[in-house]
Amino acid sequence: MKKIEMKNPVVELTGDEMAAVIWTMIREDLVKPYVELKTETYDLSMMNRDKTEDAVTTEAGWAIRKNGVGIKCATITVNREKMERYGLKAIYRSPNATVREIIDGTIIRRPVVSPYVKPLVTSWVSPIVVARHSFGDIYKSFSRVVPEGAKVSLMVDHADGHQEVLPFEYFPGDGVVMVQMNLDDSIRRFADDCFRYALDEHLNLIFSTKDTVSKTYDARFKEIFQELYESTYAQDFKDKNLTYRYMLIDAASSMIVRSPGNLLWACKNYEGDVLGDLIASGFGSSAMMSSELYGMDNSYEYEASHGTMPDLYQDHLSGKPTYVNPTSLIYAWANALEKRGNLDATPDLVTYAQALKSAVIDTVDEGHITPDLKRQYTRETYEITRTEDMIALIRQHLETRLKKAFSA
Ligand SMILES: NC(=O)C1=CN([C@@H]2O[C@H](COP(=O)(O)OP(=O)(O)OC[C@H]3O[C@@H](n4cnc5c(N)ncnc54)[C@H](OP(=O)(O)O)[C@@H]3O)[C@@H](O)[C@H]2O)C=CC1
Ligand SMILES: O=C(O)CCC(=O)C(=O)O
Ligand SMILES: [Mn+2]
Repeated sequence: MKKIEMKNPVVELTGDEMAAVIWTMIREDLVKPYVELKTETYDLSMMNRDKTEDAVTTEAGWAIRKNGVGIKCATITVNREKMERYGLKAIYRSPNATVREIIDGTIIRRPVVSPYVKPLVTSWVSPIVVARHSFGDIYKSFSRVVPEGAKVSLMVDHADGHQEVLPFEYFPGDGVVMVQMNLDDSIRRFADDCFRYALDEHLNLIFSTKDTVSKTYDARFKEIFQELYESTYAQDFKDKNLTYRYMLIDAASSMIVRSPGNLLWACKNYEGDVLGDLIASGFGSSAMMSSELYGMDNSYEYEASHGTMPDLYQDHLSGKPTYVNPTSLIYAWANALEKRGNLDATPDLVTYAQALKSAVIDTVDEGHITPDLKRQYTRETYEITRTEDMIALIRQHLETRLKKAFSA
């Protein structure tokens, strides 16, 4: 088969540990044999972030925003322990926070379903998709340790020159303080993305925070969602027989576990991170979820919803067999190439990307699975399959699908 041409590159952000190993396998074994792959690559491995004092992360974020389509491998987020162990120059910011702040927008985390993978939560018969705001909150925060006896205030320096000092708290003992932020425009774009996605995908929408406790911060999100709903989307929801509801996040969590699904659950940045993983596992595995970021200036970033899998990486380094479910990482590649194909009007690339996603499901459906799916897998016979064998089997299914698609 002649390789599929790409008109424009995708921006590729490489990463760390086991995710980086699988990333390379996908690129070399599942993409390059079939696609004349064009990428603009940024090395976001922890050591290169350190070497460039994190400049590479900012460059990569802007490259995605300019080019339009990016794919990101999972990366280690540095903490104090990592900094000390690897002798890094700083405790760098989360690279995801940096890239997402540049792109802004909404992360859609959607379970990848197979008819043979039964959700752990038995009531879930239709999808539950998590929409996560990709800007701000604790990802754009400032915190510091406060010693006993200190008083903390927040000073606002207004544009007209006047200053406001807002007394916050006296510390009767040693402690810690954090300030976080968000922007109305970003919240409004997030709300707008959520309403449009729910309408396009025919899902009921729930937005959840805790405005009863966070009476200004979370309440701001609630108000912006409500204003936009009433001014722009209420009639569309009615016409499509869909609902929008604000719910306190604890009540929403409890309701969603008992619901049949068919929901878009919109959450702030941190809650969306946590609850996205919960929903992924409830449907099958943290690896059975796609993650798409709809950003500013029509830019899109695709990634896995899970991290770098350090435990599995240790197995890999010590020569033990590994059992990585590659679904989320493959979906990142496939969704990015599909988007590139749609933007560039290259339908063959779209066909290839869709075949790649189907090939993953074909492999699971025929009984080749990784241990994360074992408990929920419903076929009587199945084979626990190593990482390399999963990739090889997916490749066989991909070839079958491509032959069919391109000989027709
Ligand atoms: N987008 C990104 O760049 C992200 C980066 N991170 C970073 O990744 C690093 C590791 O984070 P950690 O909390 O361990 O989270 P991980 O998602 O990397 O791994 C947690 C556990 O989930 C299971 N798991 C995750 N993915 C798979 C898969 N594809 N196949 C099979 N099992 C899987 C494994 O469980 P088991 O051990 O039981 O097999 C694994 O140990 C940290 O540095 C963190 O900051 C984390 C999240 C996102
Ligand atoms: O940015 C990070 O450190 C983690 C990101 C993450 O967990 C996610 O995107 O799901
Ligand atoms: Mn996460």
